[in-house]
Amino acid sequence: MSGFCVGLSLPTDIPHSLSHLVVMAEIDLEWPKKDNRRLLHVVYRVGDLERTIKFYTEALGMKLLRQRDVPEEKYANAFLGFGDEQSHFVVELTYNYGVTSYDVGDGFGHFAIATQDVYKLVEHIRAKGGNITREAGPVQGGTTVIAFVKDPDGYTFALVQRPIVHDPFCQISLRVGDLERAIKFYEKALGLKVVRKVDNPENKYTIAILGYKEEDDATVLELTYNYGVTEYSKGTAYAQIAVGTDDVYKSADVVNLVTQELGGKITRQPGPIPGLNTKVVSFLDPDGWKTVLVDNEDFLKELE
Ligand SMILES: C[C@@H](O)C(=O)SC[C@H](NC(=O)CC[C@H](N)C(=O)O)C(=O)NCC(=O)O
Repeated sequence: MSGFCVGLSLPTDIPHSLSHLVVMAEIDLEWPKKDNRRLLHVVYRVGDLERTIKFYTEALGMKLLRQRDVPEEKYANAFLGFGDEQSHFVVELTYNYGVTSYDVGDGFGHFAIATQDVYKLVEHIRAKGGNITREAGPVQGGTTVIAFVKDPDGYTFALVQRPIVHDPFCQISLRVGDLERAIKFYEKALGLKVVRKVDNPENKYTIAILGYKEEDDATVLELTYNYGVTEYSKGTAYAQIAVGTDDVYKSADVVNLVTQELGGKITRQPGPIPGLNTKVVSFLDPDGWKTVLVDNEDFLKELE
């Protein structure tokens, strides 16, 4: 059975003869899988917008797509990525006036950039003054060539070698305290599928890759479980992932039920953002990581 019926109380001024009636609203638990979903962007805070734009464009090869300043709320945003927002996953940087640094926390893992030659990209980033924290070479326990770079705010970027690259921004990695609970949550609340799962007992971790498509074809979410570690600090730097939906209200109904079963909570009820009119619903997963579902049509209008 895919639906779930919820009884709604009737208003108190309704005639007594009808008061025994209960309106049944059906919540379609399969909606997240039928919906038109895509990972849109990741939102995080930086201490100097110009410094990050310079590093991402000159060292990492991203393009500056758009910027906006919201002086009445004392913040500014910059959107960067490897292609247009209609078809690429991008970053939304937030600069809060006067705040020059943030705590990245130990729960955030990395953002990943796919490239055909990690060795070459590492040398390019080094020449641009980038901080290489793990030199290029095969991943521990595997053959894929990777490297790690830290950006000016301390966010780690993993460079991952792949023969064919569609959108170079290929993954966001977050650490979780209970992998099976997190997988269930993302499957049920967001309709994501596990496209790969790897246990690495030698290094005492398991990763699950969740996506709307295979990991070579679209940006994916990587959840990492380190054996025995059940909690992480979230810091103040990383904010959320944005995912497109055709209906924030139907999506919110499902999220609401899933949070009751698995933990997490809705932090912004579905509806338009004041002043922007884009409809969203925001929620935390059981580990406290935030996702915002954004109305697809409103999102495209925002880009016009
Ligand atoms: C690019 C990305 O998908 C990787 O493959 S990273 C591989 C590996 N990951 C982990 O070790 C995860 C557990 C770790 N304790 C954590 O919490 O991040 C990794 O980082 N390997 C390091 C290496 O040098 O190969």
